[in-house]
Amino acid sequence: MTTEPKRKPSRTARPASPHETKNDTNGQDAAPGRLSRRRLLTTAGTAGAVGLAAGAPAGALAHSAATGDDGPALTALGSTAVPFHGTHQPGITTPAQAHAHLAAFDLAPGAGRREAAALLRRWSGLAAELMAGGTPEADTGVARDAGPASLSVTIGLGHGFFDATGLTGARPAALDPLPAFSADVLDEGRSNGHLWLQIGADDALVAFHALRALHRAAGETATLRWQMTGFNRTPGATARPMTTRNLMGQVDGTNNPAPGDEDFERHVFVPEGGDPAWMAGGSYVVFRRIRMLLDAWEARPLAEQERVMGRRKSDGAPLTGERETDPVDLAAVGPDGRGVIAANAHVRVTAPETNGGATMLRRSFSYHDGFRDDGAPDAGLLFLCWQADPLRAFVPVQRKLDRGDALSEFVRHEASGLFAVPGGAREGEYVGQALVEGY
Ligand SMILES: C=CC1=C(C)c2cc3[nH]c(cc4nc(cc5[nH]c(cc1n2)c(C)c5CCC(=O)O)C(CCC(=O)O)=C4C)c(C)c3C=C
Ligand SMILES: [Fe+2]
Repeated sequence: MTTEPKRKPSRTARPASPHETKNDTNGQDAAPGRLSRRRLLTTAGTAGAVGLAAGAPAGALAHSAATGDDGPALTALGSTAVPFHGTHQPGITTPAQAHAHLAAFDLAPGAGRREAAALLRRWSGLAAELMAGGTPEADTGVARDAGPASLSVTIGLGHGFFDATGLTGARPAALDPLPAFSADVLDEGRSNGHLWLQIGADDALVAFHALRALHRAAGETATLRWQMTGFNRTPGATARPMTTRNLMGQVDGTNNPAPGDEDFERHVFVPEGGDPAWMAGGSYVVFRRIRMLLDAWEARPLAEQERVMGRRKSDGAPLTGERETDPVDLAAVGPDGRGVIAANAHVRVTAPETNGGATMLRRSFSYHDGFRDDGAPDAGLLFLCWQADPLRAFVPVQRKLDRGDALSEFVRHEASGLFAVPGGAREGEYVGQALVEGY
């Protein structure tokens, strides 16, 4: 492996520029002197959200974001940094980036609580450094010249982590294995795991660089169990910030709860004083690798595709409304006396109103892993949803989808995972410290 000395300053932590924007504060106030701005919970990127929306060409932003002292300024896209430290971990309310890696690890035989604690400390330190645009020791140089590009690293703990570290008594009931669903065709080798990483960045090299550095830092303590690569729309690809589309062509993410909504924190995060105490500020993520049967889907007429979802494909508007953000009217009846939104339409089956208020924050990535032996694309959704309690959110909704969702005919759930994502680390601390040192 090629290594090179620590280098400055293009990927070295640097003072904030007044032009620099942060798109997510993880529950902390933005640093003084920085522009605090909450980007939409879509893949609308920095250039799209600021430069284009303000009528300025993206290039103008590139020059205004002066940061380095040894070369041309970084663009706003490259210079955007997400804070690692905060009440919550990054990568939950952070707008979904254009590139992502998900990776699960198992603790090596003989690695226990002490080794796990050291690994969580190493990963946290590395994540904080990389997210600030710094360059770790013995760096590979892959992200050289790039800024942090909204890099976020999120660390989760799976069911097996607790037995392996002798912390079985601290395992939350919410981490009990998900029930089996009748349509599941799960590959255990690509499911679950003791430890989980979600890495997102608006630059593919920055994302890979972080994955490689974190993998190397696992050392002898943990071995890679599975890894998947995902993507979303690139910031600035659309004329204005828009909700992203999935590989079926649907506008996906419209009816997500948003930070600032009345019950957002309650639905997504474990409260201070919640159970267990070490999960305060944390969340539970459900991961499903869902392959899309694109040949079958694309062969269906537009009207049928829209019936399956209950929304228009062109702009994501509900079949009962005009605009994407119009509320879905589940009671509306058409001239034929039937519900305008079909009984098995995906938006009806999943709506909080039809699930006793069950609410989750969806933050997924598309994937494409080449083509299968039958010639069909191996492509779909790395579905990720965040909630304070999966037994009250993902599980009941997925049970209902499993019983009768018009979309089921076109998708296959092939891998699964459930991870406890502890609250964010404070400066000088590391993710999961309250568990591995405090319990
Ligand atoms: C168990 C939870 C869910 C799974 C699994 C799931 C899979 C899945 N969804 C889409 C595409 C869309 N989903 C949309 C809405 C939507 N989906 C869920 C939950 C799951 N989806 C919820 C809770 C909602 C919101 C319901 C509401 O409040 O209206 C939409 C509509 C636009 C939007 O609101 O995001 C799309 C499109 C795919 C393709 C898929 C599996 C591959
Ligand atoms: Fe959905």
